[in-house]
Amino acid sequence: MSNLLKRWNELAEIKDELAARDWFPGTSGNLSIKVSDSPFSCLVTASGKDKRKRTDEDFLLVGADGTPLEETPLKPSAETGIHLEIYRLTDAGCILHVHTVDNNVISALYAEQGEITFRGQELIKAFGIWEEDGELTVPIVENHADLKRLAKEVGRVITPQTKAVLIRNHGITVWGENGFAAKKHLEALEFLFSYQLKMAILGRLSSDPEFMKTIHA
Ligand SMILES: CSC[C@@H](O)[C@@H](O)C(=O)COP(=O)(O)O
Ligand SMILES: [Zn+2]
Repeated sequence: MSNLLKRWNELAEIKDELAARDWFPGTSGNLSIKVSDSPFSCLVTASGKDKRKRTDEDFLLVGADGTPLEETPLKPSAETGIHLEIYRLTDAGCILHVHTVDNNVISALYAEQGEITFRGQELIKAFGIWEEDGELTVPIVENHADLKRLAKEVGRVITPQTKAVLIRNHGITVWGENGFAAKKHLEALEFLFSYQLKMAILGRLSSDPEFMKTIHA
């Protein structure tokens, strides 16, 4: 099987799994996987499609400037520029972008801080953080309508530790060295977001300042 076909199947399986979690509402979301390093190429989802459906036109191959490398009527994802910026700056082999209610609410709640940090949580081990006092920070950027500006802004907040960026009231873009790692990171973060929101709601309900201290990220 060619490398291209292997990568296509890998991304198609991840897309199916994220679809089963209902993480592609209203045609939102986009995914990509690197096919080659030099010259650079990646498969990226076609724009505007219902990502829950599996078709032969789900992905197209693009080069470093986002131009399709083969004759196709398909358009690459509108957010291809964000993926390309992440591939340029990191060792990512696969990038996943989803809109969920939890990641949107977290992005709104923590937008003023510009980031959310998790500590004392078992699941940060999914990011290779094993120290007892280790912490995981996810930066939050504004949702610029100008997608070139948005891609630059995402690039600006990436550090060597960054594996995900939240876009305010939009969604999250997560990556890993391959499809397995990218999906692991995304699932772990959505777990942490869900936990954080439930604790925040309980804290508000109990109106107990001591309780609130224990959940502060
Ligand atoms: C339909 S709302 C979502 C889009 O605006 C965009 O943010 C998105 O995630 C999907 O865009 P796409 O061009 O299909 O990759
Ligand atoms: Zn989006």
